[in-house]
Amino acid sequence: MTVNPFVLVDDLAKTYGATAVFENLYFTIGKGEFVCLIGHSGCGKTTILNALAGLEEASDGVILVGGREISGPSLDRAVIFQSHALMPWMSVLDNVAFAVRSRWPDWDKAKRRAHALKFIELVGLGNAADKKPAQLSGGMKQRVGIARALSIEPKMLLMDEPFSALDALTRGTLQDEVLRICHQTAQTVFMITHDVDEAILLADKIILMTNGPGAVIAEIVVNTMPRDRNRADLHRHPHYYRIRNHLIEFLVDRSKQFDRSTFDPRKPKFTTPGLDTTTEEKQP
Ligand SMILES: Nc1ncnc2c1ncn2[C@@H]1O[C@H](COP(=O)(O)OP(=O)(O)OP(=O)(O)O)[C@@H](O)[C@H]1O
Repeated sequence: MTVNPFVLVDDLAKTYGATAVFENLYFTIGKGEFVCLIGHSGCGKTTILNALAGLEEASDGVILVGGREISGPSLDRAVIFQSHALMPWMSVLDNVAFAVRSRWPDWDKAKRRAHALKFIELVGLGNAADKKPAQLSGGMKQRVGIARALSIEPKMLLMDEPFSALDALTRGTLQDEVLRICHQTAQTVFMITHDVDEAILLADKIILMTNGPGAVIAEIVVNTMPRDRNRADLHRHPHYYRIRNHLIEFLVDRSKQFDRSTFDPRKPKFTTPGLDTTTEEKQP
């Protein structure tokens, strides 16, 4: 567990009637840490993200962010969804400036727009600031969503499969940008993904959920790849295939056949498959 974690999830559970979607979740996120959550469909990933965002109440447990219990949505926690939810009648600049106004209502228009433009440029959309969402590609819209989320300078960024609707090329470019921006700004991030390569590229820690109902955290994989990663030569690092194989084996086998007899949810099992040289021979 992280010492003095920024986010502390303690015994979180969600039930519908008699059925627990997930239960006994304990995990932490340190300040500036990038955490990915992986698990099969229906194990409750979006529900967990919504609980962290304050958009949904858990049935049990508490979530502390910065030492305070979450009691609803907050501008301190920005969410980026799969779909962009931009206001179609507003330009890129106005969409972002609108969010800036909600954060700093006292700022005058010029200050709001200058601040918004800084983040639009950060995601490489400086030339499209005056365009309307209908004039943008899917990747560009998602960039606006990222600029909007970052522009309010949240203490934490929550992302629910933000790149899953994009083509592979655009997804790769945006992953690189998110990696660069999050490192530059030491952003604390919680992200759901189905893509193991995306998780290895971006995450410091990867939380693995077993299948629902009654999903639990099976283990937390520590990403031992150096932090200055880049997509092009990720696979050349000796830890890469060890981590990748470990994650895929989990999704294929271990997520279904999880042994709860020795399982202590209060002490999540941390693993470092990147350092495990016995998996070497499994490299393709
Ligand atoms: N209102 C509801 N009543 C009953 N069950 C619900 C309700 N809302 C969600 N669920 C169930 O909760 C479970 C978790 O849903 P959630 O969307 O969090 O899963 P997920 O892991 O994010 O799935 P996916 O990867 O498909 O997005 C699902 O099995 C879903 O059927």
